[in-house]
Amino acid sequence: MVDFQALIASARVTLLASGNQRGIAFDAARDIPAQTGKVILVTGGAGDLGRTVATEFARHGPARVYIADLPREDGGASVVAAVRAAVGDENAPVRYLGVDLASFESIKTAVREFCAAEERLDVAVLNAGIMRVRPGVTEEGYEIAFGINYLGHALLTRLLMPTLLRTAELPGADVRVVAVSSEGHNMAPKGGIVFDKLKGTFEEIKYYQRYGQSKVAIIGFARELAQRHPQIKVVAVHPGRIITGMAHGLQKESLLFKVTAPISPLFCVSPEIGVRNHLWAATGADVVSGKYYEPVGVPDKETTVAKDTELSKKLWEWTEKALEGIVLE
Ligand SMILES: NC(=O)c1ccc[n+]([C@@H]2O[C@H](COP(=O)([O-])OP(=O)(O)OC[C@H]3O[C@@H](n4cnc5c(N)ncnc54)[C@H](O)[C@@H]3O)[C@@H](O)[C@H]2O)c1
Repeated sequence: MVDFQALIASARVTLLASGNQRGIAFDAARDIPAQTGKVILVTGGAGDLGRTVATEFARHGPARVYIADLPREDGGASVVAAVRAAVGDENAPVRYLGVDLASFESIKTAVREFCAAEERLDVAVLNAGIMRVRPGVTEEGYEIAFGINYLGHALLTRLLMPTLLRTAELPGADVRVVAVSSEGHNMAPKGGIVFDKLKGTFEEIKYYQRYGQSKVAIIGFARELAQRHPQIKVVAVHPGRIITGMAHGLQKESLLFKVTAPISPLFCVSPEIGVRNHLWAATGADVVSGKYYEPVGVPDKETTVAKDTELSKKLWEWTEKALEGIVLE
């Protein structure tokens, strides 16, 4: 029997993944200012977009770029080597930081490791994400997409906040937090965030709705964080539509995706173009804190649910309670 709902969902995800964002003027080589002395951290930095962001930053002379992604057997050496090769400098200042955003303990361990090595953090790109995954929960029992895409990032940011704020006091500082959302936030369930279902698998809704919920949350988080910390810039972005690890996962399972895969490169952009939003938000002069940008440079394109300040306030309060008492001892 044909599952029409799943078919329509696949079609929608395929379309989302096959649009384009041509015309974005930001050119990484030309427009990223020198990052001399800066420390940059990119979550999901081993993935297609995160690795490209790390590479572009590493080309602009920072003190260090941290690739924060799932712990690996080789300690991330192969990812670091790949970024250095792409930069064309075998000594490019790139490090791997193993972190599982689905585990509070892992996040604490990673932040301890980071803080033991670094005095400052200039840019945090909250880019890690999952989309088409089977229903599941994080170590603490939160719905897996919400837990990784949003809550893990909220805890990571909270634990890094003293370092970000200290950095903001340094002469010439320009501290940024870039929260990677998605136009897919409009696939969230009614109301945007279903607070009484954030624990547990929430399998009564589809994977794309759970993904949408997590991306509504990250937009609201950016707005609330920006209001509380005017000394740093916090923005949410949609990167555009790019065939990446996420899309490959779909290709394996979806008939529709298999059929459209051969032509989707005609409509998608490369990771190099896809990360322009990330890089512009992280370094551009005309970025307004608290906004969601889709596409680059055009704020306020979010849907009604993402603009909902009551919802983001409620999310902030919920998050404060969920993360209460979690400190770096
Ligand atoms: N590709 C697109 O078209 C598109 C569109 C809109 C938004 N995005 C967003 O862009 C971001 C980057 O995605 P991508 O397209 O590069 O996909 P990707 O799958 O290539 O990269 C995602 C990365 O996140 C990491 N990750 C997953 N679970 C993790 C965990 N528990 N802890 C730490 N890291 C974890 C993965 O290991 C991977 O390296 C995501 O937030 C995604 O939602 C992508």
